[in-house]
Amino acid sequence: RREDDLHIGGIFPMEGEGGWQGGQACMPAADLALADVNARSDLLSGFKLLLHSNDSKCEPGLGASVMYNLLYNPPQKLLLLAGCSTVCTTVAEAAKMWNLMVLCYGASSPALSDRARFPTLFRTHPSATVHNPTRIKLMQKFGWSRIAILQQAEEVFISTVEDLEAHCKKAGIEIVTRQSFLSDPGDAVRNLRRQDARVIVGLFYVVAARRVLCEVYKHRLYGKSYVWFFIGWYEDNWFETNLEREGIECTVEQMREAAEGHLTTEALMWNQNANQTTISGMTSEDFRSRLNEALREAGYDIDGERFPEGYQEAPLAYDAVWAVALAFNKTMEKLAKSGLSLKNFTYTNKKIADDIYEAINSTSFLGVSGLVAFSSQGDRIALTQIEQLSDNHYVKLGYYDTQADNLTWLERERWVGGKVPPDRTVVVTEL
Ligand SMILES: CC1(C)CO[C@@H](CC(=O)O)CN1
Repeated sequence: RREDDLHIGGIFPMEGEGGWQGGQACMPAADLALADVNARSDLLSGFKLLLHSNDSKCEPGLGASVMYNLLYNPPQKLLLLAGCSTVCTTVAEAAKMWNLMVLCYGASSPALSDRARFPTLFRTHPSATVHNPTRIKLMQKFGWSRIAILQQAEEVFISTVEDLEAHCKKAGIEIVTRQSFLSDPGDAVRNLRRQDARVIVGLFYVVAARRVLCEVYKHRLYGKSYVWFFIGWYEDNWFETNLEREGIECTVEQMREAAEGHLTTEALMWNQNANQTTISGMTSEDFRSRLNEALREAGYDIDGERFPEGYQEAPLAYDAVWAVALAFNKTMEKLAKSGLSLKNFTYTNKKIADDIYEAINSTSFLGVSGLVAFSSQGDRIALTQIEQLSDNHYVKLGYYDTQADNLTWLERERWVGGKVPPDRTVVVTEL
């Protein structure tokens, strides 16, 4: 082990059953970034960054034991990378006891935006609440001030809805009803009809989304008088697949009919300007080619569209390693002024931990996932993308920059009834 090595721990969800096994693409992406930052002579002045990776299976308990192994076995680690909201929650809550920063590349839970519980957490993956200002912006654009919410009873959606309700209150948008369900959305959808809901924000995982859509078809809660907001990170043909396996009673045609015209919001994870050179010298498309090559070598049939889980989030893991390298570089320069280096860091050295915190907190660079910068809560500041399902394929409608309150609109939206659906029953009185 060379004296001038800097060590970080990496906790990746690889081979688990439940949750998000996004380490499959994110670990190769992190390895690419390690090779790139270590090849730069202008970074970390002769030190080499080494990543010690372990599988968490997206299970918090296993994540905790992997973390203890990383911390109680030499060499000493300077920082931890982690994915999955559940694992990040456990690791980030504990890491402060070792004065370790935690950089999460795959955690969307709004509960993580809490400096009291997670004083050393940063994430290149945006919080699920990043969708909410975009949803409000669209409601204002189309004149919808009366909406309904349908959510699955999962922590990430419960806290996202709380944030959405706060945004609606501020914007003067009335929530006529908020329906939630555990796994069967039947009653909840029936209640939406009873309350004459017209503009509905849906928050659930993709398996629940298929159940919702079939209920929507059965209760005829779709077509020219309705607008649905779905989450945009489901796979593109989510409403047509797995129907038999998941016991969905609707046919593909019925699902397509119910899905026609719905809107989606999602955080942008790949820099949109495909030919913009980023800090690594690559464009996001160059990165895609290199990542695909690395995944082919790992045995994935990329050309057969057999992508590993976490492919969408891979730029977040690549940029997380760059954020670490740049922050360590900044800290090394500061420490050198007092004759110290990161080799002086120990798990009880709060002073150097504060220097590393400061360096990460002031991050700002163009990565393959776009501009990498963090809020005071350590949240990724990200752009969102709006799409609409038109004839069974998603059409980009625009992008929203929340920080600048700037909506880029492409004027491509189409409404089943030829005009924007109203948010309530319109009573036409004969004059
Ligand atoms: C967009 C998604 C799929 C949201 O969940 C993240 C995983 C998690 O929050 O546990 C990964 N990225």
